[in-house]
Formats: sequence, C-alpha cells, structure tokens
Amino acid sequence: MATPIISVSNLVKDYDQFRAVKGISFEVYEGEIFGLLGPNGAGKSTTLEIIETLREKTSGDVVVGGYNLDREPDAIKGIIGVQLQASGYYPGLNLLQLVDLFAGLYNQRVHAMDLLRTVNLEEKARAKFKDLSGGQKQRFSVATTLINKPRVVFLDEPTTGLDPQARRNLWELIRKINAEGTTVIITTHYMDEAEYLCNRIAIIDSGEIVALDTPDQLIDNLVATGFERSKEVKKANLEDVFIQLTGKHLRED
Ligand SMILES: Nc1ncnc2c1ncn2[C@@H]1O[C@H](COP(=O)(O)OP(=O)(O)OP(=O)(O)O)[C@@H](O)[C@H]1O
Repeated sequence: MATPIISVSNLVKDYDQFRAVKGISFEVYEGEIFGLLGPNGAGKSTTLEIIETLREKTSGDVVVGGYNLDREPDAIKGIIGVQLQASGYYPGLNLLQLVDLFAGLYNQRVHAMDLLRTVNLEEKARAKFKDLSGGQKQRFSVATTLINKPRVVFLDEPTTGLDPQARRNLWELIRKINAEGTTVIITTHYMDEAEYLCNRIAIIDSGEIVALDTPDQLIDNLVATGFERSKEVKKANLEDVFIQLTGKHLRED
C-alpha cells in the first residue's frame, strides 16, 4: 500500500474575485515522482506554492509528512526542498560559497564539494553562478534543494530552455535523487519528460484536476475511447535524430 507523503483536500485559492484553484484533492505517495501538468494559468504554481508554505490558501487542508500546514508550517519547511528562481543567488560568491551560505541558513552541515559532485558540477565549484550555462544553472538550483536533506523536493519546470543533452542529463539527475529515497514533485510543459519521469501525473485545467493516473493508464484510457493518431508513429522522433547526430555528451562540461 502506497503511503501518502502529501495530502491535499478541497484546496481553494481565490485571488480577489478570481478562483484560481477550485477545490482540488490529491495525494502524493512517498518515494514517487509526481507530475503536475496543465496549460499556462491552470493553477500549478499556485498549488505548489501553497504546499511549499510560500502562499496563503483560501480554504482546504494540506498535510505534508504528517504535518498540517495550518498548525506546523515550519515543520513542513524543514522536510521540503524548493527550487529557487535563478535570480536569487548572490552574484559575488562562487558555487562552493553559495552552498556553504545555504547550509548555514538551513543550519545544516553539508560537504559542499560532495554536493556539487552529485550534480556533476565539481569542475565549476569555483565559478560564479552567472558564468554557468543554462543546464549547469539548473543543476545547481536542483543541488540547492538537497541541502537540507529533504524528504520531498519541488521542481518547477526544471528543464525549460535546455538543449536535449542537458535535458536528458537533468532527467537522470532527478531519477538519481528519487532512487536515493526523495519524493519528487515536478511541473513541466514537456509531455515526453512527464512520461519518462513520472510514476503518476495529475492534469490540472482551469483550477481543477481533470485526470490523475500513471502515464500508461492515461494513454490506455484515451486509446480505449477509440482515439487514434492520424499519423503512424515512427520508431524514432526528431529528438532521437538530434541526439544521434550531436551525441549524448554535455557540451558545456
Ligand atoms: N498573485 C496573483 N494575483 C492574481 N492572480 C494571480 C496571481 N498569481 C496567479 N494568478 C492567476 O491565477 C491563475 C493560476 O496561475 P498559476 O501561476 O498558478 O498557473 P500555472 O499553472 O502555474 O501557469 P504557468 O504554466 O504559466 O506557470 C492564473 O490565471 C494567474 O493569472
């Protein structure tokens, strides 16, 4: 039996007169990679920010790791890792110094070089954040989510803007973090990414969950309605061609 690490019940968020999240309920199981998908403005970030304790809800219940959001938000903060938007890093510090700074803020003892090795940034340890490539920046921001040894990490569109090599490299990093026991919640606009990474997916549209299941089951449900792709599916796609021609290695390293 899967154990829920996050339970959301009847969550509502109003921005003045506008109801952005309309009473959604879902559970995220311990140890899974859970995808929250939906078009722009569907309410993904609002939902995640509420669970992350960063935004007030209007009503509903949220429990993370057994802690109720209304009563123990600080306990929730202690067991989650949240990817910060890139602009938040002090420009004068190198990566090692940034990790040490965050570790201090979290009151954690962290071996900064080991952490950078985890995300394949050992050779950039003395570089400034602004001098990293897009993929390296994303890997560093994933590393910062791990500093407090969280039980759950939240990744908001972590591969947006990356080239196919860097994207696949980040997928492997996310799988590695998950395989080491961390539950992952991810938002993405890339369906192949969701299909590759996620154990289960919730699709949210206009503030409501319209489907929640494994990627396989969601596809099977659609096929069972008689849906068929108009074009025959080939054994490879254009991304496979790109990777085949340009290699799997990261250009930036
Ligand atoms: N601070 C705010 N004040 C008013 N309305 C807001 C605020 N933040 C978000 N909204 C609105 O709430 C809705 C949901 O926004 P949200 O950012 O949660 O969507 P999203 O699914 O994360 O979208 P995206 O894929 O574009 O990131 C949108 O209509 C948005 O305009």
